[in-house]
Amino acid sequence: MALSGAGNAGAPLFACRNIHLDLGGRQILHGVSLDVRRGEVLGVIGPNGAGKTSLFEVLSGRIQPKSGEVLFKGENITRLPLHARARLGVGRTYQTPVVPDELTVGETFKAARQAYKPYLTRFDAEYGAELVGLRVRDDEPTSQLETLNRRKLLLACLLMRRPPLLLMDEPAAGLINSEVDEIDHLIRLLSKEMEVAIIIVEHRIELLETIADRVMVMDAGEIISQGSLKDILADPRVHAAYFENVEEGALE
Ligand SMILES: Nc1ncnc2c1ncn2[C@@H]1O[C@H](COP(=O)(O)OP(=O)(O)OP(=O)(O)O)[C@@H](O)[C@H]1O
Repeated sequence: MALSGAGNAGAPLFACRNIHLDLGGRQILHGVSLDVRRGEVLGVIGPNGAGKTSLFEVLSGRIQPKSGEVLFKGENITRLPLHARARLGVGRTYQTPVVPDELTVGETFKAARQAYKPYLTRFDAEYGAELVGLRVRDDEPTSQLETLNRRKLLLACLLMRRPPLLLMDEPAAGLINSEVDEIDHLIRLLSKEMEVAIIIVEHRIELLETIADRVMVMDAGEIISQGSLKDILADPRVHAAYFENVEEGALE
């Protein structure tokens, strides 16, 4: 485990350039560019419908953009599908933690270990479970797990392959405050001690305050502001976007 707090010097690990996306005949993303370095946490916020999830679909390879490039370690991976990007080390988590309901925890780990080659060992699964603090029996049906443990199980399955990049879509959705603290702690551990690069969509400003090195604000398919959380909260364009779209006070 590399112990380095300043892990984000140097070239970006992951980037996208000038992404345009159309869905259902509508322009959804207009020229979005971003980058993230090892050990860096980039927060993404924006009102409902801003295009955050659509951007994640493009970054993870579930959807092909109309134009623009996605780069990983300097290689153009724009045409690689989701599973090929996963093999390269692009990990993605979803807003809703959907676990395989018909499997037990142990069976889920086994399926994840053998999802693609090289197959991983039980030790890798134990490493993932230990990292996220998952403490449930192997024979427990995943359908019985609470939201936090579902999230931990899915994260453990991802992390056992030691991905250098995580795309996290609202990892604290559906959790109570003490549980959010656990996720917050885990994100800091992954980024600051293990140098994982993380792009995170998160509505909770208080969570971003503790974990994000930079924040990017989207509105109507574009980036309207980026910088430190303090800077973007002081940006009139950000206030305008929120107050036009959600009830007053949401940003506070
Ligand atoms: N398959 C689709 N076909 C047409 N329009 C779509 C499709 N998927 C998303 N959209 C539209 O794209 C826009 C961006 O949606 P997206 O879900 O990416 O926003 P978001 O910022 O993630 O919103 P939220 O915070 O509510 O999850 C919305 O106007 C949405 O209606």
